[in-house]
Amino acid sequence: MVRNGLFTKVMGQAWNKISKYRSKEIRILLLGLESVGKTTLLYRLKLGEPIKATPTIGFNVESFQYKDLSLNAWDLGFGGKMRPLCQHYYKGSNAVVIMIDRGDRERLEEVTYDVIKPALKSEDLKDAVFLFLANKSDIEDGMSLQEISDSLALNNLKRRWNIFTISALTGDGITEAFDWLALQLGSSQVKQTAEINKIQTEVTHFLPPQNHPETCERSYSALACFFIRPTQAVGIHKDDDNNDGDDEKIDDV
Ligand SMILES: Nc1nc2c(ncn2[C@@H]2O[C@H](COP(=O)(O)OP(=O)(O)OP(=O)(O)O)[C@@H](O)[C@H]2O)c(=O)[nH]1
Ligand SMILES: [Mg+2]
Repeated sequence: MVRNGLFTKVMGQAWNKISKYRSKEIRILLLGLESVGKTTLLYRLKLGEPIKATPTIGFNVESFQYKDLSLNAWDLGFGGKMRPLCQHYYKGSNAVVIMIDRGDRERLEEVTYDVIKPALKSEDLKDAVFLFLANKSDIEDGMSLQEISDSLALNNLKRRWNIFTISALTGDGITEAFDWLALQLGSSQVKQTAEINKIQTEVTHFLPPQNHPETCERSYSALACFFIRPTQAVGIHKDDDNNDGDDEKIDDV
């Protein structure tokens, strides 16, 4: 009897610990230049519908559920005095969502130096997953994922990362992108769906060069990070052929 009681107590304590861990909020950071759509995305995720966003002074922070994960998302305004202060919000973040405006070619260099590099350099984000979002898929003549990845030299990243095209306004592509992120963050719900229905979780927006030997590896990239434990870059999109000249832009080691 005593042994049974002890067993029940130990199991109860273990279950409490597991439940506590599972219900712990996962902190994600939304980063990107002014007007890329961070606030629009935050409230699309929280409310499931578009809002009329105005430039953020300071930050917005919201907690919401994504599948079986409790997320705590920080949307940092990037204008004015806020830019140099962003790094003070890095600590404790499990994931970094970096948004890029597909229509804004001129500011890609600024994205590299003011958004990506500071995040990569920070010790606070050394274990974070990086999700890049090319926002505003609804606009015409925007940059392709290939163009953005090459310009930002994302293939050099030695982190877990992926890139998707989305529209924070219409909701297009958000589920694919956040399912990938949720999988990296340990969502058993997304994992189950992924295992049952692998095709649906492929990265459908990334268009690799034709006949490339890594095409197969890339097309399963959404699942790769789960099934294959990477030793270095989970950087799914390795493409040395298209990297010339851009390597120096991001020297993530
Ligand atoms: N066409 C289009 N417009 C978008 C999309 N997402 C956001 N916008 C618009 O882009 C503008 C800026 O959006 P915000 O969400 O305020 O951008 P932000 O990144 O939070 O900007 P800051 O707070 O200034 O850092 C707004 O007019 C949005 O309606 C999108 O997917 N497509
Ligand atoms: Mg904002």
